Amino acid sequence: MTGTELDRERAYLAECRAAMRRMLEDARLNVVVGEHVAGDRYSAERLGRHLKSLAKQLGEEPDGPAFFGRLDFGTGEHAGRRYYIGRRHVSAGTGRQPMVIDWRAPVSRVFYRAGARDPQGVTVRRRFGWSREPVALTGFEDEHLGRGGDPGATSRIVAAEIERPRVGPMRDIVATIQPEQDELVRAGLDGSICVQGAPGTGKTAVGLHRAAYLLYTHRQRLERTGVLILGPNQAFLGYISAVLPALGEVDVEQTTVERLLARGPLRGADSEEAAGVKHDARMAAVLRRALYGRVTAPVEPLVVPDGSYRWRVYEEELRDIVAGVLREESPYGVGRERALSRIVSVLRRQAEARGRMIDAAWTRRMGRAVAAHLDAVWPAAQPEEVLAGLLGDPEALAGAAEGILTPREQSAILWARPPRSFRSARWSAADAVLLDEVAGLLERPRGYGHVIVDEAQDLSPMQCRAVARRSEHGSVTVLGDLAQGTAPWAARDWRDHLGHLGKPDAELIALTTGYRVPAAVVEVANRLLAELAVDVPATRSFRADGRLRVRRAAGHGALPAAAADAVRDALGYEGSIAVIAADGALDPLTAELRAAGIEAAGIGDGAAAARVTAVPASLAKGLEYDHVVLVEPAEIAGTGARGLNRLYVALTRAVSRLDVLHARPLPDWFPPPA
Ligand SMILES: Nc1ncnc2c1ncn2[C@@H]1O[C@H](COP(=O)(O)OP(=O)(O)OP(=O)(O)O)[C@@H](O)[C@H]1O
Repeated sequence: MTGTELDRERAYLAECRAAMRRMLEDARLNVVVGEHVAGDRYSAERLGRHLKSLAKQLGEEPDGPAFFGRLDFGTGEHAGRRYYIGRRHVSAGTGRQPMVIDWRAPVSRVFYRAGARDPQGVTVRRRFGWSREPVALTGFEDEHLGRGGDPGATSRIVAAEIERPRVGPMRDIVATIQPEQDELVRAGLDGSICVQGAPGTGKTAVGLHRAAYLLYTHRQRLERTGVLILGPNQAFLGYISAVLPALGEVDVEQTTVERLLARGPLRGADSEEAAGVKHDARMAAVLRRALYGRVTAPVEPLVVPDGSYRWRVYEEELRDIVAGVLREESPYGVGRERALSRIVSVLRRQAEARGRMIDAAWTRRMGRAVAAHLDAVWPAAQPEEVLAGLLGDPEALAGAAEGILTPREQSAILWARPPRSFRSARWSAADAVLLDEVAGLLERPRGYGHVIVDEAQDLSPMQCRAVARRSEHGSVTVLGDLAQGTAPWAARDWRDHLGHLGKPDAELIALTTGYRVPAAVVEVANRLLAELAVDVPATRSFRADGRLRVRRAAGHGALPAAAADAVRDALGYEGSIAVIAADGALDPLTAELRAAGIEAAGIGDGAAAARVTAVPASLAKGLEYDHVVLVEPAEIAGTGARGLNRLYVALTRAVSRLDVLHARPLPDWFPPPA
């Protein structure tokens, strides 16, 4: 690499930074002007928010890595052009080619997809190397795609980025998105996709970058309808929370299914059996029957006195109206309103025929009279009252669940002691899902333009339906791994699961190249995968580096000391460290580590800043640490029906080094220690 060429790139960087400062000044000025000129309060707020967020992003970044790539085109539509690609568009002023092009722009696709076999008009693809603290341009690497190049070669800059030690929360991967990932990131908004991705293949990264891409490409549509990201728990959301803001996107809702459905405090608990029944898709039919079972055929005429008149609608006509509305299959609450307004229309026609003056007050009065009559035929309902009426009453449940749930299943979900009123019911997490189902039968919930569901394999069929209700008119990106399913109801087949998610025809794509877990660890994980009875392809590691070490402790009592030793050793390297153990074993283990002078933060308490984190196996999903000390695999494998899947998750969290410590014998599939 010539010094002069690097100097030239540094000079260009200086120009980019100056341009960014100009953009920043303009944005700041526009914030001031925007606050004065916008026509109404709503536009003023929107404009102000947009400009402020732009000013903030630019203000935080004028000295950041302005670009990570460069494309020199020799042929095709862009022949003779040179483009720099970065996280954000850098403008050179009106009417001039941008100094840096946003990674999401159409031409940037070539940066990710061009290869020696298909150069797409590119003669040279340049990747830039940056140091982080301080941020400085340290070098570059060229691929001469136009001359054929070496199709199998891996860029050193890409390899270094993928292998770098992990510290703190998740970071964006814009500079090194791989072609198979880029295809998913840029898939169209109108179709839904499902990514079956082995551990560390970048599913989460793909989902987050896809959100940023879709917002850039379909800004207007998605600003109106919204993008929602669903993750498995708060620890995971905390871990991924910085990625989208770093990509300039701050308006994406990121939450868990539990939070999305929350209607009030959850103070109840279910037996495993009861939760299993409540999360089963058949509950949807039970709830529908319970709710619509309230609608009865009118048996009395409606008679409404009106001054010297009496309007009358006979039961046959009322029955026809109710039956007609039921056939339309609109939500229950909408149906009631429709029946009401149709009956009022009948009254109006009678009144008009008699020359009665009709005004708004008359219509309201008739509406009240019809509503009172309708209460017996199509009663108003609320979710809590409907569900309590079912779980607290064996006869009502038997009526609604007849032929759907077995008597045993019915008794599993019946309340042993029903509360006095539905208002004092102690709802469980599974009840929240049922309440949402009833709420969805009453009224359609707010929908989103696009929903991204991470760790989707763990959603129950009823949770999937809750997501489906919110994406009925939008599309979804479903991310998951059947092998990492640890919930009792975890999916075993994507097609079934996609059916519950309301997108049975979503395109199913498998990712198999792992960018987290080193080859030595992937080999063990693949052996375990063969035991898991799921139909998913094995992982291939991108990384030849990394280390797997297996140590046998002299009995259970010796495990904490062995763990302390392993952590001390790990502290000698750069990066984050996790001690992962079975949930029940973690607290005593952490206490013993502390006694040995090693402080391990809990997963929720500001763990991002700590070097060592104690992670219960049940919460390890989606997270990664540079060095993992995995304590007693047999104990993790022994925790319930999905213990082996939980172990598979725990085994695949390490970026560079995995220490497996055991006192109990290792399972047969575990390779003997080297
Ligand atoms: N193209 C890439 N360039 C650099 N790093 C990458 C790339 N793809 C993935 N990674 C990194 O690999 C790690 C794993 O990615 P991610 O967590 O998205 O995988 P995942 O498929 O969701 O894993 P899991 O199923 O185990 O949760 C992350 O640190 C991510 O930043």
